[in-house]
Amino acid sequence: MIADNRPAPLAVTLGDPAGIGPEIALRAVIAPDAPDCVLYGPHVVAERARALVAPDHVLQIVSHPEEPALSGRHLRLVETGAAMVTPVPYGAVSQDAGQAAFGAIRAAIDAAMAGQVGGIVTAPIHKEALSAAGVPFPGHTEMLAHYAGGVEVAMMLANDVIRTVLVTIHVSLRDAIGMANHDANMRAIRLAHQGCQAFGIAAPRIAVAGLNPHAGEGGLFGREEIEIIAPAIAAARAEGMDVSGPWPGDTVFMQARKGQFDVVVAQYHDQGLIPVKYLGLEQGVNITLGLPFVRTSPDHGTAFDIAGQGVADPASMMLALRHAATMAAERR
Ligand SMILES: NC(=O)C1=CN([C@@H]2O[C@H](COP(=O)(O)OP(=O)(O)OC[C@H]3O[C@@H](n4cnc5c(N)ncnc54)[C@H](O)[C@@H]3O)[C@@H](O)[C@H]2O)C=CC1
Ligand SMILES: NCC(=O)COP(=O)(O)O
Repeated sequence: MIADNRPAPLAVTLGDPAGIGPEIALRAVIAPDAPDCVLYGPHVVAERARALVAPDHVLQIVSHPEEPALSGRHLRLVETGAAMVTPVPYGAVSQDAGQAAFGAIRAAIDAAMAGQVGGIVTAPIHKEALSAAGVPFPGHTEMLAHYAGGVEVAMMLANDVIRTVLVTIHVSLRDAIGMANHDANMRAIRLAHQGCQAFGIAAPRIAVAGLNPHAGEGGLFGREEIEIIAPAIAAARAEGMDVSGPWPGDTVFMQARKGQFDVVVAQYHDQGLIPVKYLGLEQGVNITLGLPFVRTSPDHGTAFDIAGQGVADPASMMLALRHAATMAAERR
């Protein structure tokens, strides 16, 4: 809550300026049913997006996210990239774009930690641009965990049909195999449990996917299921959670889709994200579990191939706003 009893607005970061982030962010915040939002990013980038997708609106630079909008046509913006005097070109990786994306996220995290915003909704960033800017995190999730005080987090992707929580995130497949250890499985299972409870599922049915084909086929195709994943499942059950598996990764999402499970814990990025994205990018939302504040994001990336054309679908960004507003209201 802020001074006059309004709920704190959501901080909406513009993402990589060379991608579709700024345009979908503006389209989402001007939608009639959008919650109260404040944009975070470089003014020149927001202005280019405004001209493209919201020509009837006006940007209002605010020094504080709690400053009210001057009218329904005003879009509040916290300037976080004054060093950018002209917007970077669309569709190209650049250090400047990575720096601008990072500056907006950093400022939004500070505002969330200070309770000035009710949560953060992030438009997509390009991970190569972030790296070119020397930012030592592969994505938002790792960055958020660090600046929120080194808390344990997990990535959840959700649509109306399935939810998945990842054991490992932005690492090579080779590294993921080693990193999907007992502790990482326990963290993902516990956060999946808490995350589903936050959605109102009192006793979530958690399925844990195996790592190997057919969940190892009794050890014929790998022993991770026997030596790592099954013991983690047993430990989680001993903590009172309704956890089963390891289930074969190629069929567990089909069972979840039929309603047998509330969430699937996936061992690596593509195992979990392909099924969600395959059902349609416009239906999915990315939620960071474990943070002291709400953070959501669309389930897609920067889409450099269509950036600046005004054709990007804002549906997932709009869902991310709605989820964030609901989750923030539940935390108040
Ligand atoms: N939350 C985030 O910040 C995310 C960032 N990324 C990053 O985005 C960059 C590009 O990733 P890609 O693998 O190319 O995936 P992408 O999601 O950017 O694009 C994949 C395909 O989907 C289309 N697409 C994506 N969003 C769309 C939308 N809203 N409307 C219409 N079409 C859309 C694109 O045009 C492209 O053909 C990478 O650096 C990746 O790491 C990817 C996912 C999430
Ligand atoms: N594939 C999901 C993704 O890349 C989003 O990651 P993050 O930036 O939300 O950590």
